[in-house]
Order: sequence, then C-alpha cells, then structure tokens
Amino acid sequence: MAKKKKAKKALRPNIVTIDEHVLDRLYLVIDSRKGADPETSYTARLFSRGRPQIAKKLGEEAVEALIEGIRGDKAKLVGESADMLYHLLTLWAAVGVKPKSVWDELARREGLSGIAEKASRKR
Ligand SMILES: N=c1c2ncn([C@@H]3O[C@H](COP(=O)(O)OP(=O)(O)OP(=O)(O)O)[C@@H](O)[C@H]3O)c2ncn1[C@@H]1O[C@H](COP(=O)(O)O)[C@@H](O)[C@H]1O
Repeated sequence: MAKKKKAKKALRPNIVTIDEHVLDRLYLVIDSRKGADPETSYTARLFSRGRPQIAKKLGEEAVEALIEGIRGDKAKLVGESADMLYHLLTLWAAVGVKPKSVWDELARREGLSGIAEKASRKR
C-alpha cells in the first residue's frame, strides 16, 4: 500500500501545495519589511512612500507588462510580470489584504464563465 502511494506521488512531482506557493512566500517577505530600513530594503522604501505611490508603481509595472504583451516579447513579459506581481503583493500588504482572500475569490469564481457573470450583473 505504502509502495503504491509513493509511486503515485512520483508521478506528480510538479504539484505544489498552496503553502509552498512562491507568491505566499514572497508576501511573507514583503510583509516582514514593514518598518525595515529603506536604505537596505526596496520594499521598505516602497512602504515609506505610502499607498498611493505603491499603487502608482504597480500601474507603471502593469503598463510595462502590457507593452511587452503587445510586442509579444516572451522573456520581457516574464520579467515585467514578475515586477508587476511583486508590486501588487506590496500593495496588498500596504492595504492589509491577505493573499488567501484573493485565492478564495479566485476559487469562488472557478467554473463561473465571465460572460455569464457579466450577464447576471445586467439583470
Ligand atoms: N521580487 C522582487 C522585486 N521585483 C522587482 N523589484 C524591484 O523593483 C524595482 C523596480 O524597478 P524600477 O526600475 O521600475 O524602479 P526603480 O527605478 O528601481 O525605483 P523607483 O524609484 O522608480 O521606485 C527594482 O528596484 C527591482 O529590484 C523587486 N524587489 C524585491 N523583490 C522581492 O522582495 C524581496 C525583498 O526585497 P527587499 O525589500 O529589497 O529586501 C526580495 O528578496 C525579492 O524576493
């Protein structure tokens, strides 16, 4: 029985649990930078600038990602997407939004078509 379980696990090596998710880990690091030294931590520097500036920075990174998306440059889009996600998580931390709230909202929407959802709002 134990042998069977082991074999099953070996077939799914790329599956990670939500606890191990890189975004959850990154959020914890970002949150831990609150009150840290802005001279040594870029995140602390962002926090010291305040929420509107963090939001503005997210907007800039989103625009850079959209430009690379339009250009179709895969490598640059990867880099800009990472910048954008980092700044989005920093904004969540500044506002007090926990990643789990967003994961829960995404899970709630699973299986719900965007078209059907939009139509339900019009009723
Ligand atoms: N993922 C990131 C990450 N992505 C992007 N960036 C920084 O975001 C900045 C964006 O670059 P820009 O050129 O747009 O901005 P800038 O000119 O440097 O700064 P501005 O004056 O325009 O705000 C760069 O300085 C990047 O290094 C990041 N900084 C930190 N992290 C993660 O956050 C962790 C904690 O970082 P520190 O807080 O710096 O210790 C790190 O270990 C990383 O895992």
